[in-house]
Amino acid sequence: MEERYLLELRGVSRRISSEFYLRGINLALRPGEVHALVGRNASGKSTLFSTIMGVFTPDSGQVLIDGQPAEIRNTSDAVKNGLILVAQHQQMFANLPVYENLFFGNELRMGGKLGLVDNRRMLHRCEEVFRQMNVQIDPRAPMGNLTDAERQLTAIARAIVTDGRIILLDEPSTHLNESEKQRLYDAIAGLKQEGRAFLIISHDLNEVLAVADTISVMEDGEIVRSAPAGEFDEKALIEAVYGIKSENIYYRERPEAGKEVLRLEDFSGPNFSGVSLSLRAGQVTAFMGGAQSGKLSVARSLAGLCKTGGRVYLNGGLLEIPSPITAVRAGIVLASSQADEEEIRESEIAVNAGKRDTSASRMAISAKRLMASVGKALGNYVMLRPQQEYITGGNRQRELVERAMRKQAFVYLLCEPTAGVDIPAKMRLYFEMNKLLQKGAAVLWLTADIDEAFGLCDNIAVMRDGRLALSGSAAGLSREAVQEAIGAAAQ
Ligand SMILES: Nc1ncnc2c1ncn2[C@@H]1O[C@H](COP(=O)(O)OP(=O)(O)OP(=O)(O)O)[C@@H](O)[C@H]1O
Repeated sequence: MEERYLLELRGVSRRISSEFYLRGINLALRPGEVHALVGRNASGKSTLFSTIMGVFTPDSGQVLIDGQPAEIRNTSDAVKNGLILVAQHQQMFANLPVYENLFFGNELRMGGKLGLVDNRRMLHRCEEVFRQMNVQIDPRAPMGNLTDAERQLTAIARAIVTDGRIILLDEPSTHLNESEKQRLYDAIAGLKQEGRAFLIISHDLNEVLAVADTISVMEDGEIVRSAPAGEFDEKALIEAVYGIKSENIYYRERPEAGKEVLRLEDFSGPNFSGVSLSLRAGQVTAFMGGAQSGKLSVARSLAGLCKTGGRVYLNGGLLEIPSPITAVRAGIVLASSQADEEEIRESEIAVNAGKRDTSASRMAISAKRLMASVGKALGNYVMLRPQQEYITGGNRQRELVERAMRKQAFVYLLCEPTAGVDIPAKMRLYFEMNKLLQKGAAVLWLTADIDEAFGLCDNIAVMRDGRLALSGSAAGLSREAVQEAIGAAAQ
């Protein structure tokens, strides 16, 4: 009997630019299967997703849905065929309740298409889908109150209410900690049982091994190897994808710790208090914690982006950080998000232009950020248009961190530097970071990756519920202790 595939690509090719082509892609997805796409940055994973979703139509080859040739010329054709893309950092409306976000653009109505929005039915359906996924999220809560993991689960629930049978997940667990990832994997496992299938792009090879039934390796627009996940272990996968021996990934020189560069005493700010921590020259500290643990707030506060209390000493001297410009001038650099980067740059420009860094100018910046995020959220619902200037997901993150690392500073606060970044690019970032340490800088490295924390970092500090829950040298801490401290944060 012929095997039944939900989705099949036969020899799909597409010219994306003068330099990049998708070439002869063959891929088949069965009901209940999870198929992972792995490969270096810019190997073509996202373009393959865009091609499946009808953003790029194939120049040659065939796409079949349920064994029948399908014409998918745009995203609404894709949705009609049961295909749904859950993008990385899916934008949602923070002020709207979860259930309204779930149905945004596809509202259930009383009567025909033009009838009144049926909130009760939407609420009911939302509860039903969450139950089915075995997740406990309050459908009436404002979206903005959700953790990253809950947002990701809601994005998947949105795919289900839109009747997605083939769900494409782009880096689904970036920024999630171990227990949050587990919730996501459990939800995927439940949905597999119902016969839904997943295509997943991930740079996290442990994740790929945990969830995938089949793994395809992409290289320069082609699938160069496709095999059942059981044929790989982590080492083999790293070698197959990157041609790198896995034991070399975290190699770095480890000089003696130098003098104390940064000292926090009873440091407090939005969502955190009583944080006392010391960073030494030549050392990198992994800064970990679940969603809402306060770790990002600590870093942003040190960069002058929030109001703070307590004491900060830089190279032995007491430091007030009322604004981003004071942090920059003192030698504290932050790499977190493009919005933060812009706010810091605007603070510098305002001061350089002779304006005082007043709260009014900061409010103007906040209003601009708000408009930008509304624009982005709206943009996402008409999304998936090919962009003029295209930078791949992983490269954008890496460039942000690299820009920060090129600045002269005593302290570097680097948030999730390697999220969505492939292993060779990670190794380059580790190499650049090591150069900063050799120059005597201290680095706070925010990460959700426990292998990276233990492999790369000298010290590990964990935030929980706005407090420092654990801190010590990586050599003196156990994985279990760190995981337990983080896990408690995710409760
Ligand atoms: N709209 C576009 N216009 C021009 N070039 C594009 C476009 N979209 C993608 N590309 C190019 O196609 C190549 C593959 O990019 P793609 O985003 O698919 O890689 P990826 O494997 O998903 O990377 P990453 O892991 O960094 O997210 C890159 O060289 C990229 O610059």
